[in-house]
Amino acid sequence: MAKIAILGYGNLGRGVECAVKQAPDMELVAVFTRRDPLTVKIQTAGVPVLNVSEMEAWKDKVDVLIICGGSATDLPVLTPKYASMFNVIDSFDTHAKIPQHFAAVDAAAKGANKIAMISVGWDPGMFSLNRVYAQSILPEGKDYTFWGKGVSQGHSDAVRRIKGVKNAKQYTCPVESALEAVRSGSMPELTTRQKHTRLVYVVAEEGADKAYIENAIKTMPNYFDEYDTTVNFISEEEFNKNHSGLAHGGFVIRTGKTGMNKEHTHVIEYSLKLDSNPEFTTSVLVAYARAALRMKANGQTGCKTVLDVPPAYLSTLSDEDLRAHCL
Ligand SMILES: NC(=O)C1=CN([C@@H]2O[C@H](COP(=O)(O)OP(=O)(O)OC[C@H]3O[C@@H](n4cnc5c(N)ncnc54)[C@H](OP(=O)(O)O)[C@@H]3O)[C@@H](O)[C@H]2O)C=CC1
Ligand SMILES: N[C@@H](C[C@H]1CC(C(=O)O)=NO1)C(=O)O
Repeated sequence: MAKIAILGYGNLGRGVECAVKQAPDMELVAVFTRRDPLTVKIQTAGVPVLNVSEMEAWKDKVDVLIICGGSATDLPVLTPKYASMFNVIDSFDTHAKIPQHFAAVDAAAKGANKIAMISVGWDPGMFSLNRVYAQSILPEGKDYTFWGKGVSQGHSDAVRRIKGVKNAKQYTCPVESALEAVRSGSMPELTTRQKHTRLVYVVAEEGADKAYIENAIKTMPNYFDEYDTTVNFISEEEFNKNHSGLAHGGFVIRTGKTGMNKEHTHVIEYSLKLDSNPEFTTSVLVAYARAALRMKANGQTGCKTVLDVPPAYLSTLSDEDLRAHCL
């Protein structure tokens, strides 16, 4: 059984508990938190909850550490740090900063003869794979990524980090006219702003500067500054009543042409409809944790992404069964 540990107990941390429980070849051995462990209640009996100060003592007792912090401020620090002690995997999703995150994690993992995997989930992750498949198969074409309407955990986490924010949820909303244009096959040119709007619900701390919070959201680079964003301040009661869900989804669609005169048009579409963004994301993380261990057993170290992973490594099935049942 592969020994899995969680670092960071939020939505993703809770999701990893569920996903490991569903994995016949894995067991959860520890949950690490930066908080006081006595304040962190997990769902799995018999698994220790420990402060990060105790992690060094566990580095030879864990096969893969799944790092569940936020991308805005946690993962840039946590993943390189712990890649020097453990085989690690994270869901880092600040797309513009993935190259620099990869470089930092790669240096740490290689220095410690460990394997690391970053940006694992659905976007980046499954959507990344499908963009590469579609672009490679239909080189003459155009692809589009749409999300929602649903809760972006990355954007919600980024808002929660703003001074004066007690809680927040961000809904990503696709622009219907853009969707219609894409589905018509007309391959429209669309700016970031023309494809999605963003809707944020914030519970502010008592006495917080709401104008400061709204401006900090709307001008936030890599998250909101390229979008038309609406910010609503609501009570904690209304937030808990109307905004406790974490559903999301989206699709990658590519239209491309083939034939000597480009006479034929093809459409590739990969679609996700998610009741729980974190539970789906952590199901991806756990499958890729399995692959990371196989790649490490084959002598691979350093940082990888989903683009580097043979699909068969994700599965619990043997190569023979995969050939017999999945080809
Ligand atoms: N690639 C992809 O497709 C996806 C990526 N993601 C990424 O996952 C990241 C994490 O998302 P999510 O799990 O929703 O973030 P959360 O805000 O739920 O958790 C982030 C961290 O905050 C700390 N935390 C959680 N709850 C509390 C609390 N009540 N009080 C104080 N600290 C708390 C935890 O660390 P600690 O226990 O150490 O305090 C936790 O690891 C996102 O930022 C996003 O970038 C998410 C979905 C998809
Ligand atoms: N990384 C995203 C997963 C998808 C959702 C999304 C968005 O709504 O902007 N972008 O990518 C998340 O944190 O939920």
